Amino acid sequence: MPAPPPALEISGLRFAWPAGRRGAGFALAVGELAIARGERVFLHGPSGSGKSTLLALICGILAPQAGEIRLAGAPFSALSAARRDRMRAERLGIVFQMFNLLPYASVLDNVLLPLAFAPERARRVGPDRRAEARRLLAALGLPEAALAAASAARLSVGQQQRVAVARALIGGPEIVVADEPTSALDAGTRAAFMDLLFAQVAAAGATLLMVSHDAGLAARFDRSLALDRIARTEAAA
Ligand SMILES: Nc1ncnc2c1ncn2[C@@H]1O[C@H](COP(=O)(O)OP(=O)(O)OP(=O)(O)O)[C@@H](O)[C@H]1O
Repeated sequence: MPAPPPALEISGLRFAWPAGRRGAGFALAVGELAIARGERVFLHGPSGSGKSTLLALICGILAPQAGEIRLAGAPFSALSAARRDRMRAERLGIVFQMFNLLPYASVLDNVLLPLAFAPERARRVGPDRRAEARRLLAALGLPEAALAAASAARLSVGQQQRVAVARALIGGPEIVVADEPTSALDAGTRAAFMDLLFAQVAAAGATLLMVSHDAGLAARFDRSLALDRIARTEAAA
């Protein structure tokens, strides 16, 4: 039997932000990059080097101007925006830098949100979605009392981080992409949070791609990628 395709493949990728309000323009090019199924990859680089831009391309939030991104061998970046949205919802769990929780929705509704857009993930969870959301939140160390908060906006930053990770993991997406998920945690909490994140990613059999400025975390990953080693970037387009 042929080996299964990598979780993520990039080839000949090019993207440029035009010059404008955000600066003089910025171009990013990635020749070849493959991330294996179940691999845990740490992506790092200085501020402004293009990490968030690359993650947005990998998540299909931005479309490349040239080249291709495939998820488990399937074309992704070449799809229409609507089909990319559907594939992202099914296959990717995303933890954004600012968490992007719905501030007025309850904790459980925030965790359950991706299932509304991802029928296969919803099917994997089964009929008792709220029980699965509670199980994940408990596994990620969210105190039971926090579930009673009227809205996600009432939670501490560390608690919001846990809700964001539970939302990314629910229904077992194939790839979890996390942009600086530990930036708001102190050193002690950070180590415990990473233990929980790794345990839950492993339990889901997911691939993890995480961006962080904290070089001390790199040793915990299977592979560490410096953005300037995998990509060519230019300040001006
Ligand atoms: N919406 C945008 N419009 C125009 N330029 C942008 C936009 N977003 C990012 N850029 C530019 O792209 C470059 C890379 O930014 P990006 O946010 O990807 O870097 P980063 O490595 O994630 O930085 P940080 O570590 O500070 O989050 C910067 O020069 C930035 O100004």
